Amino acid sequence: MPADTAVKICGLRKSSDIDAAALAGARYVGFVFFPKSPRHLEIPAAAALSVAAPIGLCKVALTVNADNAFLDTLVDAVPLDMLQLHGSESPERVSEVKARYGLPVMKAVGVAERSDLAQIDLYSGVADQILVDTKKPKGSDLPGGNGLTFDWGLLSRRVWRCPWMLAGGLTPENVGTAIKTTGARQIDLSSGVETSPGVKDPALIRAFIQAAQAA
Ligand SMILES: O=C(O)c1ccccc1NCC(=O)[C@H](O)[C@H](O)COP(=O)(O)O
Repeated sequence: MPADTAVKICGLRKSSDIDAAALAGARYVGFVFFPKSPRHLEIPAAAALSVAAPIGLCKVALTVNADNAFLDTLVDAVPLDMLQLHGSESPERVSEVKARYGLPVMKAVGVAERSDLAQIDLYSGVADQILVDTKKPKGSDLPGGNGLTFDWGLLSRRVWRCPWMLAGGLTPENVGTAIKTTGARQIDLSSGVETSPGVKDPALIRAFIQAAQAA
């Protein structure tokens, strides 16, 4: 991985895990606000984590089809650097959120097959960046964080019109191939550094970032 490639560790719930991520070289940390998720945080807990996070780390709040009332409360209470919209928010809604909160917005796009790539173009130029993730599988309660990969070959030789991150089932074992296949310079993951759903492992975080740097 080139030195300027960024890693986002998502779904952090403990201050010690945030410190481990920062020490290992993560550029972003993600807080999940989705009650069905094992990584869900209440706003006061996220505020405490965010205030204690090392300076320079980009703190990302992940929401799913959140309304303005929730986002108003969230942005007032938690020091944040970016919003991640991980539901079916329209391009108009992405623009509205950007304008209302004055924070960069990352829009997640789920990919399972080639036809899904049109969604990337739809949000390019509207969102500040795109998170290209595995599409929510049928039967899952979670729009993300399922630990499943998609066909990375769909992204090879793609011409990008805005910054983007690759996500979906990345692990210390497969991240090198993922980077080589897609050319990703930003990487996001959650399950691949967990010992059980929602429980991050500092050793796995270090192993992941080392593996990515060796790619
Ligand atoms: O992680 C969750 O529990 C989650 C819940 C609801 C919406 C999105 C969620 N995660 C989004 C992320 O940014 C994950 O890091 C991304 O989907 C990759 O997850 P994984 O495949 O587990 O590495």
